Amino acid sequence: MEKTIQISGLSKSYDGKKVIENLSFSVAAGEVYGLLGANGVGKSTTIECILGTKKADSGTVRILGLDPWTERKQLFKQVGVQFQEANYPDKIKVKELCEETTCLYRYPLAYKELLHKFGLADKENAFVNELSGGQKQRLFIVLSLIPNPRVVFLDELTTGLDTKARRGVWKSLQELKKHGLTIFLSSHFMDEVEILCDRIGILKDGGFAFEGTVEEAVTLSPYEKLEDAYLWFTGEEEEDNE
Ligand SMILES: Nc1ncnc2c1ncn2[C@@H]1O[C@H](COP(=O)(O)OP(=O)(O)OP(=O)(O)O)[C@@H](O)[C@H]1O
Repeated sequence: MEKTIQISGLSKSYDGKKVIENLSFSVAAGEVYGLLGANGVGKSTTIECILGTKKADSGTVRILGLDPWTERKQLFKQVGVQFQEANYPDKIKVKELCEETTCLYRYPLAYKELLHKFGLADKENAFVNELSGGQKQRLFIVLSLIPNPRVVFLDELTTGLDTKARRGVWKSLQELKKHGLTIFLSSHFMDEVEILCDRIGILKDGGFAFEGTVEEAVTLSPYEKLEDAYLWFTGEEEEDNE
């Protein structure tokens, strides 16, 4: 199967302290891959090193066969990224930000349709900085999808969203997946992971404590639920039992 994302030997330290070490994995076309792990384990760092917004100490990254450092312009026409806090002008409306983003791409998706899909149809004329946290989060997902990307990176996909909004986001992403979108996400929510992810990687101490399908994670653990299996792989359930 065609590999959309290929990572080999990725390492990153901050001030001499290793965060990720010699990480290798790949994501196939049309797959949803979930990067999991405790706070501060290095999920965002890994995503940023993959995207080239942070420089890895070593390793190679290919997205759609392209190097995010040297072939950035060509690559980012086909890649969507959900930013946690995007940089946008102070007094800009939702529709203006969507229009500005649309102008940057050759084959953009209709932003009005995306706003509707993500429950923001009535916010077109609202100022971005007046949106609630959850509405902003959904707007950032919309912005990441406007390029009509082949692959999208979603860091902490539904953090801050209410129950209905989370379900809406899952449904929309499942539809996009059916149309072949490759999705790389990080999440702290195991219900979300079970619903969306074909494969997961659980980070611990700079490497993978587990990589494979959700079913494999559960089977390899002494537990029946993904959340318990996850805590077992990260070693966090032992602390709770002490
Ligand atoms: N620019 C930086 N300089 C120094 N240390 C950093 C920097 N960015 C992140 N770190 C440290 O690297 C580690 C990994 O951070 P990272 O944000 O990648 O974790 P994460 O898994 O995404 O966490 P969370 O689940 O809380 O979002 C943390 O210990 C963090 O303090």
